[in-house]
Amino acid sequence: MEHVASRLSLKEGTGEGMRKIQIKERNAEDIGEEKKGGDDTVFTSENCRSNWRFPASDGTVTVHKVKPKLCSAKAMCFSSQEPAHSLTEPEETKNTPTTPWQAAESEPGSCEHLDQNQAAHVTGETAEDEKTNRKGEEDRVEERLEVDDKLGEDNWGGGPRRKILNMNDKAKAELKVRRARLGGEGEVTDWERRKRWARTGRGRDGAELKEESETEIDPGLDGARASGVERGPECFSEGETEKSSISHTLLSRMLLHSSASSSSSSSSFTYSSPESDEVFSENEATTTRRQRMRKCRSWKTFTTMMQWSVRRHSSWVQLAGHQGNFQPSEGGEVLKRYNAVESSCLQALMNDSLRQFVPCYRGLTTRGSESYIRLEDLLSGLSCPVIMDCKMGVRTYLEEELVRARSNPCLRTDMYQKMVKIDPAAPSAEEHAQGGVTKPRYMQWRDSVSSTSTLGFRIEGITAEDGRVLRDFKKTRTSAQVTNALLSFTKRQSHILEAYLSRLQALSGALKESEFFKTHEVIGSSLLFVHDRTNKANVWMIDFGKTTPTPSSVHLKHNIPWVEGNREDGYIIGLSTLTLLVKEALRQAVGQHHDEGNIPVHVDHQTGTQHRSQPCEITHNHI
Ligand SMILES: Nc1ncnc2c1ncn2[C@@H]1O[C@H](COP(=O)(O)OP(=O)(O)OP(=O)(O)O)[C@@H](O)[C@H]1O
Ligand SMILES: O=P(O)(O)O[C@@H]1[C@H](O)[C@H](O)[C@@H](OP(=O)(O)O)[C@H](OP(=O)(O)O)[C@H]1O
Repeated sequence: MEHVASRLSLKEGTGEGMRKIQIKERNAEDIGEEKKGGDDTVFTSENCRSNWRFPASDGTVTVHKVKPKLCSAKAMCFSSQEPAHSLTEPEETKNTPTTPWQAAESEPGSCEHLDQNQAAHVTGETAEDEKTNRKGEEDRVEERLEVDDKLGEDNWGGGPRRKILNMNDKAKAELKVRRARLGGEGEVTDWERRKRWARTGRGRDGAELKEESETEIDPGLDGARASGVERGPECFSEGETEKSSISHTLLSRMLLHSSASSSSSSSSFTYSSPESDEVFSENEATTTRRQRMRKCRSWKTFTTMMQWSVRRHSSWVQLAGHQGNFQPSEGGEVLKRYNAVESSCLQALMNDSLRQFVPCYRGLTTRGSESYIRLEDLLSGLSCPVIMDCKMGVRTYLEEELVRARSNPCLRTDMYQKMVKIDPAAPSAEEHAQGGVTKPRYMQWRDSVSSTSTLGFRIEGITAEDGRVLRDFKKTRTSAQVTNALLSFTKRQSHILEAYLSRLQALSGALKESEFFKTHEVIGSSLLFVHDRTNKANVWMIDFGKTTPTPSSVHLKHNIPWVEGNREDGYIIGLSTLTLLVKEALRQAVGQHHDEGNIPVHVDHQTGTQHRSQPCEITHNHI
């Protein structure tokens, strides 16, 4: 196989040159512009997580910062469901933390196990120091929480915990001391409040939160219900205590807000300091005001933790794709970052025979300055859904990407690093020296080490019922490996496999009828397999960001090998093989194991027919 990189004649960016280069950095949006020919650059240091390198004729290299793909189980777990036990049992009694936050809490010496003096001892403070530094500490932690809030908005769940995970012991101890101080003796700690909140409202639905909180007896929540939720946030009587008036106001606002919006988004629970200020009258004495401010800060901590809690307990999971592409929403829908190509595909699909296989498209919306596509949430209404994302087709890049890379070769250091991580021997000597590879080079290599090139699809990720996210399928290449993954994904439940099989067969029928399919090159699209503990199972077509209409002169077959120029995507090759492997998994699940443990699959790609024959691996060296 000839790699595109070698055909691209990369003249610049040698190891020597790279040391002398001037680095420019752009953000992901700029890259979109770049694709359209834009050229706004910002000069910074090379400190981005992932980037593209653009060698130029003057020896400089432009580095483009890109939005990372979700790539670790850890990152996913922050936005995914957690096992039910972690929501209902008191975590501090266990020695097995399940989240970074819990890990921080349950570490030996953690503040949950310390009184104030002990906590102060951990930080090495005297009582005098403590008094002097109190304000500074509060401000520092406050600052950190604000940063966390911002990160949370950007990353939807990943940011804050990643921050907490990275906190060193001193910082943890600081936070503990602050919490001990702000919480005050005898008060329920923020952590306990957060757990109670989790117990009382783990759903995304605001109504459910409210209803459950009414049955749960908690001094704070009950008070809020009695004084805030039922009467409205502004209805506190003069005689109410300072504590109840402050905490209940804020809490009841939160409950009302969540109830009104039924949203789990971070914005639903963002309470700024000015808002906290509203609960004070102008003529309060300064000391009382300061004390109350402190309590408000503790409430801010509480609300921040609840944001994490709500995010963590959302049933929505983004299994694959680009980080930051999705926003939570209410009403059984998800918001996907606007992409004109995808949006027009979805519109067309709503009037096509494939409609029943595509999440309902509900138009566009904006959040801040960003536009989003409103999509039916395919996990809505499912109980502990288990999902698998299979990227379809024999290639995952567009022909245009190859052409563009030839005329404007851009080196991607992030892709080089991903490549080396999977196989240190994969890059050529030149690529090692450059520390970068072109995107097509990476994509073609990626397709070839996974099952994309050979089977016409690959598994991108699988989530299990217990919330674990498995994304290590980059080298899952053979039909036997895929079958094993299917068996593990379905836990060998034959009725689930049967349901998937019949859905795939129905999809095959619908594709034959589809006008959309006849006239589009479907690249990088996935089939999302979803089942749950109540035996619901379904398969959906998602991700049309790289699905493009073909010129009227091109009539795609979708079941023949790709050669550059014919624009074939191999979608039917993938669907045929996948269907056959689900059948094989079903056969194994009901006990008829194949002697050799390998799957005898043969797909005739010219005719699209499949039959079983002597064990063989399908190979299509299209590239
Ligand atoms: N309508 C939906 N309902 C529920 N979950 C969805 C929906 N659409 C996408 N997802 C989740 O988000 C993940 C990524 O979706 P998608 O492939 O559309 O994102 P992407 O960022 O465009 O991906 P890529 O980077 O591969 O182009 C899926 O694997 C799935 O877990
Ligand atoms: O799965 P991996 O190994 O992480 O590789 C990514 C995957 O191939 C995506 O399909 C691709 O996005 P597109 O399909 O949108 O091109 C992304 O390119 P990107 O980093 O340029 O977004 C790659 O990094």
